[in-house]
Amino acid sequence: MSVIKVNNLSKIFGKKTKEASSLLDEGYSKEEVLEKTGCTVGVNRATFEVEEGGEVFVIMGLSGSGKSTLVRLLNRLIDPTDGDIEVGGQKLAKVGKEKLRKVRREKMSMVFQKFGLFPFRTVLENAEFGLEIQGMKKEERAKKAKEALELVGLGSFIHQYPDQLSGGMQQRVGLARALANDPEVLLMDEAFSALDPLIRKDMQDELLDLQEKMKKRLFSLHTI
Ligand SMILES: Nc1ncnc2c1ncn2[C@@H]1O[C@H](COP(=O)(O)OP(=O)(O)OP(=O)(O)O)[C@@H](O)[C@H]1O
Repeated sequence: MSVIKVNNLSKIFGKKTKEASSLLDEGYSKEEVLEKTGCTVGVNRATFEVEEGGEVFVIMGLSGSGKSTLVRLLNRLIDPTDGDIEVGGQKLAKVGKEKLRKVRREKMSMVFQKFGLFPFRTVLENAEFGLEIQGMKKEERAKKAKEALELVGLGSFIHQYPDQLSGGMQQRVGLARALANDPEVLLMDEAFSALDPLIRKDMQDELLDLQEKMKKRLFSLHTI
């Protein structure tokens, strides 16, 4: 069974998307399409599936090839021009706002390259954030957030503030915040690329261990 199914997914930025799409089908390049229509091709007919049971799915590509656009399409931070997305059996391409919010809350979490932590919240309060907006009670969310922070090795730092932590530790808080939601799918857009290469390697290894433990479906993006 697949947890994510993407079929013929495209994102074209700009106004003349129909014209741009036809030109692409005729074999014109991204540069030519831009020149002729003023539209930028973000993703062109992507089709893939991610299996259940903890597959780590990595997308690699050159700068500007559409990795971030693809991951944003997956949780509908942006709307597709064409194609289908299915997450956990739920079709997402045309789903309404309410339903989308529910799927985002219950099925997937996202970790970005920029840590996106709140500077005036403690590590624990940062990790609780996703659960807080779900309306979970203080005690319960603190318990779940602490567990996630333990998992990423930050159990002793819960009362610190982000600026008291190293870059790698801040990124772990971001990861703990995503894990605390207990999502089916974890989306990571170059989550570790801002880190020192040595720390990055450590974080990647740790993530694989975590993955083993939790059997989550990770969907992670890297640039090379
Ligand atoms: N909001 C936007 N409006 C117009 N064009 C955009 C927008 N976002 C992305 N693009 C274009 O879509 C293409 C893919 O961009 P994207 O950010 O997905 O690339 P990437 O593979 O993640 O690159 P990098 O590795 O440099 O982060 C690029 O040509 C970019 O100019």
